[in-house]
Amino acid sequence: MSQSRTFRIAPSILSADFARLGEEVRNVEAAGADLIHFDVMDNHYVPNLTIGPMVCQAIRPHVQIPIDVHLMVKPVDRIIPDFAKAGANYISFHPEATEHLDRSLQLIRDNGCKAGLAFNPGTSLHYLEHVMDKLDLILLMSVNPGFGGQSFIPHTLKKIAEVRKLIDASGRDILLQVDGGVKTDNIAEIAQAGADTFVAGSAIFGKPDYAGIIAGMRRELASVK
Ligand SMILES: O=C(CO)[C@@H](O)[C@H](O)COP(=O)(O)O
Ligand SMILES: [Fe+2]
Repeated sequence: MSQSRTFRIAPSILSADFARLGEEVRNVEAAGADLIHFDVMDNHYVPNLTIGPMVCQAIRPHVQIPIDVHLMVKPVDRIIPDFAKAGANYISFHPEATEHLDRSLQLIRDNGCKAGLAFNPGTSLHYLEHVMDKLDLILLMSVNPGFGGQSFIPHTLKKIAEVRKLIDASGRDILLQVDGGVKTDNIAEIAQAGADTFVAGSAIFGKPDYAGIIAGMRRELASVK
């Protein structure tokens, strides 16, 4: 495993206090977050309903760091330009949610954003086969999508290692993001398997000391070879 990997921490605002969202994202940036993870759910692709481009646009002026939009919606194409206009930097979607994988990835890039593909715990990695050259991020879900606060599914570690090999073989600069059940006490193991970008919602938001938690995660990551 490369020792020069840059680790990124992406707090998921799904667990933030929505009544104080501007303050929450400012606080988490000040606490050392690298990305704001923005979970979009449509009550169709997943059984929950959250936030859309208007909320992305509303928080954009509150932070300097990139906004990483995780689309859990079906279909995806119509909403991609709206998020790009709203200030998203990364946009990821699930392959099952589009009829035309390559077209949707290209649409994200044509709208000036970095493109990501998101895999549920039970989704095959075969979708990667012909699109690696259009990817900036691969998101591996370590819980089934729809809710924060679930437990990390251990089988994901094997999948992370497989994707790490594919990314290294591609020679491309693709982030390997893990999303779901990431905590201070398992982040090192997840990094050891090959992840470099860590989404954490309930481990950070709602806790009294965001900076302390992010610093604790970075201490754990510092031990990873
Ligand atoms: O996309 C999702 C859930 O579908 C995630 O981004 C969760 O919001 C992560 O929450 P925790 O598991 O860290 O509480
Ligand atoms: Fe997410």
